Amino acid sequence: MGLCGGKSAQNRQSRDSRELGDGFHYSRIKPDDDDHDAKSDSDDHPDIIQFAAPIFVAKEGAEFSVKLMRLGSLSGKARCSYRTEDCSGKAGSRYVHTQGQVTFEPGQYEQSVTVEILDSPGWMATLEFKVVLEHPIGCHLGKYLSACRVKVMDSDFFPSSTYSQVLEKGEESILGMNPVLLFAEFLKLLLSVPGMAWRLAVTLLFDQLKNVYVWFMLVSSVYMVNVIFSSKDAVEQELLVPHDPEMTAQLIGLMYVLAPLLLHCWKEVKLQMDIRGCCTLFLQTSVMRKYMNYSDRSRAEVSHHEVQKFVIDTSDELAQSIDDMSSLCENLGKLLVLNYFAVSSDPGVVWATLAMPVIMALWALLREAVLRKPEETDESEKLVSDLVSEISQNYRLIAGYFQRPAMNDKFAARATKLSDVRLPRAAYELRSEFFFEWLGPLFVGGYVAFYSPLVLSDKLSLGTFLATISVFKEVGHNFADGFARIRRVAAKFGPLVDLTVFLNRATDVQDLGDLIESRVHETSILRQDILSLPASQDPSMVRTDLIPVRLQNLSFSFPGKQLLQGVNISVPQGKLVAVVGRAGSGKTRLIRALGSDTSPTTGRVLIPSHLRCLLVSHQVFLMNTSPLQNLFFGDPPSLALLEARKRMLRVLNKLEMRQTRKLAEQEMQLLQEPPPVEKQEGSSCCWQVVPEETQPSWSPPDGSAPALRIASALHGWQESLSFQEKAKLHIARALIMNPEILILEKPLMNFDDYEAELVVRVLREHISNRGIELPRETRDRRRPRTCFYSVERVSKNDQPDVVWKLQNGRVVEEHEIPTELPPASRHLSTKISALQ
Ligand SMILES: Nc1ncnc2c1ncn2[C@@H]1O[C@H](COP(=O)(O)OP(=O)(O)OP(=O)(O)O)[C@@H](O)[C@H]1O
Repeated sequence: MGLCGGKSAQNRQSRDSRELGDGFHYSRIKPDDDDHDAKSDSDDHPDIIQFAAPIFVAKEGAEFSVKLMRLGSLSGKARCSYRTEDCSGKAGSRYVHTQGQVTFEPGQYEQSVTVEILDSPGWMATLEFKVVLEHPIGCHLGKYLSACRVKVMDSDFFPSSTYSQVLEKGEESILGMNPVLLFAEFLKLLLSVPGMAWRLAVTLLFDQLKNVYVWFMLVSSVYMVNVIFSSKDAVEQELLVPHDPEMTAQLIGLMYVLAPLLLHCWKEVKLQMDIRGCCTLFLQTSVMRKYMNYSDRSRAEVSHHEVQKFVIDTSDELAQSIDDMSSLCENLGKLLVLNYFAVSSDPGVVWATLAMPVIMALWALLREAVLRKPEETDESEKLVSDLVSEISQNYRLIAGYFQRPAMNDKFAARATKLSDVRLPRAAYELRSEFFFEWLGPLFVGGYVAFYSPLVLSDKLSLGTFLATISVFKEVGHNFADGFARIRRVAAKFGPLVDLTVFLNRATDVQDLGDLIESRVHETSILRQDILSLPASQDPSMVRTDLIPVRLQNLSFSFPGKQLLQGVNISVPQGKLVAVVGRAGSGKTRLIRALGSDTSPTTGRVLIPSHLRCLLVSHQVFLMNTSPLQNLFFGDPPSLALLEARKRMLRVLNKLEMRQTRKLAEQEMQLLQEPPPVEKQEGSSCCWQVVPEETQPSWSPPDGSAPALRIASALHGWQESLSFQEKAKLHIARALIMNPEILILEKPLMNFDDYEAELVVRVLREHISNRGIELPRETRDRRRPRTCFYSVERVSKNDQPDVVWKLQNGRVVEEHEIPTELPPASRHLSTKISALQ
């Protein structure tokens, strides 16, 4: 465990306590702080223990230190326990489950817990787990940061790092790779999916049952002709039931019935093992996880259509590879069985068993020369699909501008092109496969013509003759089958290369990790300094809240254009900051940089690591779920809390969102309705099962009865909201989540004057009360709330605390707070300047 602060800080604190200046305000913490879980055993030490950031990023194969912080007076001991919890990353495969107790000595303000991150031999998407704090003693746990997520970066390439030198060079290099080698690595990766190796081993073994059955049918048919139906006495001894051909035939008949039954049982077991389903799930979740962590650039390079295709089609298609490989093994086994049978029954046909595979191999090689391979259909399919999504997304625009006929023509042209390339492709497939179908009859014909005399002259038994004909037919089918399977595997090479490109694109996890690390580090340095300042008489005051939000040497430049240059500016926490400037002055860039949504050309944004930042886009987004799930999108567990639901309704009132409130109330009522009473099955009377206590599930799972009831009752609810109400819902959702740093991109553009004024008033309350509709008397016990919003110009009713005006590539500060900083803040400013 790391240790920081400790005795020296405590001594400094007690030495300086009498020198406390009154030039600035501390936040106070009280045991009944409603913004934090009041779980303390002792009211004497109401400090807060929490993580130093909501998310951490760890590298695999090393120990990772998760940082904790203590806020408050730092007097006395404080401790709590911690434990790791599985999310997408599982203990034992991604990390080592860890739990224990963490203690802060008096004056100690930082601690850390160490978790071992396991090194995975193969590729994995970015997986994460949680670390949870609980059982506080002598302190409270932070409400939001009593749990943190740890994302684990995997350093391997997809599908494996064997060809890392090729894979790291990107798309072009991957496209030039030998797909067979790539496919082999991909199969190895699928085999590393937990539970896959044994499943495949069992499948390979039991799939051969079919070949055993083929062997049985061949042997039994020869046996029936040569032994059961033979008129020769000499073979009587070979009957299964001596001297009783009828009984022997019945036994054979029974075996004929039992064998397919056994095969069917195996198919049932195979179905339940669901190899394909496991692989599909692995690929689908990997694609989504990777995409969720994509960098902006990677996201811009991939269309929605491609992501959908990877999730729905490609994952399933590639997951079938394992099935294909086991089927090929089955084909190979069958070939061996058939050839062995043919040669062992009649060594004279050995030429045929050699000739058939040779002819097939020759055809497979010469096919390309004899048949002209037509154009692939993929590109034409993509053009059609892109146009379909464009038309459905922009239907209003197309219809409004009377462009439906033009779009129909465009679509018809692309669809015609697709059909033009599909026909030659189908003809090519048919001609390629015909040869293998035809191989069997060719050999059967030859065999019948040249080997019948041997049967007639009694040199070859009739049973063997007939069975060999079956063997030739079966071998022909088997080759056709095997060839079709090989082609199915080869058809996967293209999608596999595409998926390899997709899964090796850059993510922003490394950047996120660097950002968090630098913020945690800087917050730690500033805290070290600020905590050396005179402590307040009131031990519950929080000096960490004095750390400002800063832009350090921030620049944005594009080819031929310098948008912002060397911006150095800061603002104390707890302010309403308007970012103003003329069109194109860089407000959006600045706002997005504050929300870590874009990286500046130079410089950085420094926000204390423990503050949760939320960027609210100018574009209004509503999730295609229920009203309540939209409102609690930032904090779903709160939906189950009565107080949080009441607060949500008050927030809606404050924003005058009558229709949304009506919908939310309707949904709450539906959720609280008891489930329909079930009638006892098979009961003749009207006896009904009534659960003793029915607790509503506030987030019913997809497809569950309450979810379906809500979806049906509130169907089309989004259409019932006016545009301005939708835009307010977009903001209300953020206020319900209640982040410490709220960043809004042009929030007022969607509103008329009255509504815009209302929204600014609510934002102001969010700042002044440290959260909307939370008790005023506990205001000082919450962290300060800071809000940045961009706007063309500040109206006289807006009254932000600070205005950052963008002008000629610079940011000029205009504010109404005193320019003369209090002594503690002055001290911190000096320290900050030194850090720059
Ligand atoms: N990728 C880019 N390449 C070139 N120039 C860019 C790029 N991104 C932004 N810009 C420049 O930045 C300017 C816009 O910056 P930004 O969107 O931040 O300004 P804004 O103040 O929000 O403008 P508005 O109020 O008009 O939306 C554009 O005028 C454009 O010239």
